Amino acid sequence: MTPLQSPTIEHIVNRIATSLTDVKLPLQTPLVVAYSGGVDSTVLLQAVIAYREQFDSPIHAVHVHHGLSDNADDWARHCELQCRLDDVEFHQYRVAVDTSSRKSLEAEARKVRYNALLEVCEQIGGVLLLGQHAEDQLETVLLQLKRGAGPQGLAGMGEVQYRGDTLIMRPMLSLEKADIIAYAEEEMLQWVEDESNQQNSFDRNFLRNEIIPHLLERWPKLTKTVGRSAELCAEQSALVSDSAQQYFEDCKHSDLRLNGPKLAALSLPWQAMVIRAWFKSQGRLSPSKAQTDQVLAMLKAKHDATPEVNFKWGRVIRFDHDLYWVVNATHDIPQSLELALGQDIPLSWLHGNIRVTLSDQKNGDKASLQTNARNLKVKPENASVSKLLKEWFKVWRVPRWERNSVPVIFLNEQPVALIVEGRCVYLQPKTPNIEITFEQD
Ligand SMILES: Nc1ncnc2c1ncn2[C@@H]1O[C@H](COP(=O)(O)OP(=O)(O)OP(=O)(O)O)[C@@H](O)[C@H]1O
Repeated sequence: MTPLQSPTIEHIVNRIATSLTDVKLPLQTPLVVAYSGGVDSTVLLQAVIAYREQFDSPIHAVHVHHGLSDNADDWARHCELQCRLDDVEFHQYRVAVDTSSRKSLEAEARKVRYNALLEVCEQIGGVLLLGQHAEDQLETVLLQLKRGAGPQGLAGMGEVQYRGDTLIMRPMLSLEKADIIAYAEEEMLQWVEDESNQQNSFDRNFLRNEIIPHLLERWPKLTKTVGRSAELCAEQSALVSDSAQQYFEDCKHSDLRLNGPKLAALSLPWQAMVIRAWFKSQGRLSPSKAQTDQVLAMLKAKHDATPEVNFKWGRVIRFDHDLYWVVNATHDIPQSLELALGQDIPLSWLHGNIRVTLSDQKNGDKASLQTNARNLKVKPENASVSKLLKEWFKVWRVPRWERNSVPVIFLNEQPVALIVEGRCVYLQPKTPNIEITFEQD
């Protein structure tokens, strides 16, 4: 076999080299082929072997064994054998797929498969190569249309994208399935057929087997034109998300708080983009349109109202004009706690550590903290009067749901400081020779 004489293989090798150059990675970066054993990833593997001959890259193939088919063991054996013949390092990864929900089986299998593939790439420090082609892209865009996606979804799969620190490439994305099969047949490659590809209960298979052949019969160039639309959507959506990021940075009071008036001054579509950027920055999936509308509607609530929108992970609350990101409590908040002097003590509910140090510590000196001390009368540094802590909370605009968790620090039963909004506020009269540090993780 002389793989580089084939336009199909040449196309794949060129796409890999171009993408690596674009992202400024060396051409010798380890390549990890996601190898299902199907025809696409079989051809991909052949191209990567040809690439190795050109660029001297280490090659790995990863087969994810889902255990969903009676043939799964045979596929894994086939892949292992092919890799041995081609002198490619083979990894088999067994995963458990939750089969309790028939409808989401496809999505569940994809999720565990990606996790497994990314884990191997992270260990090796390699780039992940997937075998999706132009018809796969057409299916993806049609599925996104069916879901009512916007430009980001209609951009389909990217040819090059990062997942965490791992680079994912799809160097066959503009190749037609027919060319891939033609090459595989010509070179008499061996591949396996996944019988589940025939099950039309899966949306993707329904499109692939029942709908797309009709569409292509009528419009033979559809894969190309839809691919072009997807690229245009990707470009537009990258531009929009750059601007959304800038608006988001502008509206950000802190990671967990958005400035409501600044947000409200934007047009509605930009407001929605900022909310999506906020969710992304917190590692959450984009909220639905209905949820986004609910969050934005809170900006118009009466000044003294505290509306909220609930999510699985917690709530977004409108308080005192601003929007707050409030995660469900995972830590119990102690009513009181002894604080060993000079030592770092974790305050898990505030995601930080506190240290109380006395420069002239005497035997019997004791530090502690109390939460829920809203009826304590205190005079904070820089204040000219004493007030109940709950009054100060109003002055400082401490959100209602945080007030019971504010720690007051005591030295020998006397209140000396409190931790509010992530910083230490000393109380008057200031105890000489005390130093309190609070650092968030
Ligand atoms: N079990 C698996 N193990 C490793 N990689 C996989 C596996 N299943 C799919 N992939 C990767 O994901 C890509 C897209 O998956 P898809 O389900 O469309 O492919 P397939 O039809 O199962 O196999 P192929 O694309 O190799 O013909 C594949 O080309 C392959 O790179």
